[in-house]
Amino acid sequence: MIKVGIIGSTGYAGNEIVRILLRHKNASVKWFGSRSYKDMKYASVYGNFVELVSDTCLEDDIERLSDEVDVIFTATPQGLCSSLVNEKILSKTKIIDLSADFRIKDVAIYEKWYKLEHKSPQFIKEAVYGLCEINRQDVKNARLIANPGCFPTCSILSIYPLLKEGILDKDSIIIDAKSGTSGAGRGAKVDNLFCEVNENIKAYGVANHRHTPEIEEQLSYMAGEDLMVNFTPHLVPMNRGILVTAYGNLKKKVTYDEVKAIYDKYYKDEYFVRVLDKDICPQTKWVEGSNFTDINFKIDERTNRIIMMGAIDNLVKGAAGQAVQNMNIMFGEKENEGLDIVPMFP
Ligand SMILES: NC(=O)C1=CN([C@@H]2O[C@H](COP(=O)(O)OP(=O)(O)OC[C@H]3O[C@@H](n4cnc5c(N)ncnc54)[C@H](OP(=O)(O)O)[C@@H]3O)[C@@H](O)[C@H]2O)C=CC1
Ligand SMILES: CC(=O)N[C@@H](CCC(=O)OP(=O)(O)O)C(=O)O
Repeated sequence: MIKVGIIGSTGYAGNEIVRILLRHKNASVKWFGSRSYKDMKYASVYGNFVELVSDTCLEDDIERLSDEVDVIFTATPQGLCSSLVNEKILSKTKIIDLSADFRIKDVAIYEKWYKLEHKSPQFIKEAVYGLCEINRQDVKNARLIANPGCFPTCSILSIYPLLKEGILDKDSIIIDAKSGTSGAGRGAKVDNLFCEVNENIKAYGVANHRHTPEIEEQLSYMAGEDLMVNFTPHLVPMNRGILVTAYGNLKKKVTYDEVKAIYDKYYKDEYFVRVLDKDICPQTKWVEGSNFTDINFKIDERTNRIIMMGAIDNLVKGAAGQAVQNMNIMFGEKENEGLDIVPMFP
């Protein structure tokens, strides 16, 4: 049985890890870390777990935790994991960090976009960017996983096969994305109050959202040279879900069948990526509660552009689900153990 500890178990992402691991045959949460709810029943923080989880929240203590569990999920704000991790901890346990602390290889870029000093840059090189469909081999042997951001997961999976196969003009990519409000976490913020979000849609982080360098770095690896993108997220009045609509210029004339063959080449054996049938656009409802990424595309012959579309659940494939997928790969479990969840509809 894989023993799991969660720091930040009372946040939205932590709560989702708990939900997923309740279905897991070979993993069990031993430590529900929390500062704010310490000594309270976890099920009193999240009533969905009444009679399912009887544990009490424990004070965060990563040193002690590393002696007691096989893997620690840090579902905590930016900067926390990098301030806690050290060689002694990593020699005893694996860490899957849901924050951005170890996603970006260039520490100066991290510090600039996150406006934080990185507290353990010595571990950035060894951290594996845990986008499972791309880095599966490296994930297997990793001690420290940088679990990807929600927008980057959906954007990269939607775009990268076409970049890798060289049919996209790398300098022409525009990513328009929408997210449900759970993407912003459980902390109280005026911007996320019901009256601010309901019946409303707004762009935010325009030309400066911190997921931009993460997307650019990963897509640059695929393209084999540096590139930049325009990335604009929007907040929409939904609980969960991310929808990406990305645009790029085609370098040559291609047919539907040629592009479909590219997506199939990369994803036909990927359980969690579903390339939809012709003309079917991904919808957030079709992936809700699940670890699936739904993808499709449309060629606009008039403008010689291709429109790439993707949908995920931000809390599952965009956070907790992908984190558990990484855990499964690291511990030699079936990749969809605990994650073979049918999306909820309606
Ligand atoms: N929400 C999403 O869709 C996604 C989130 N992520 C990332 O996952 C992480 C968690 O996000 P999310 O669950 O949404 O955020 P929340 O704000 O909902 O939860 C964060 C949790 O971290 C704990 N925490 C806060 N500050 C500290 C601290 N200084 N020390 C220890 N624990 C702390 C809090 O628990 P307590 O007060 O009980 O200690 C809190 O419940 C973030 O890095 C986020 O960027 C990644 C992808 C998607
Ligand atoms: C709606 C909303 O506010 N979403 C968050 C994304 C959260 C997330 O995935 O990202 P990190 O792990 O990189 O923080 C945002 O735009 O910052």
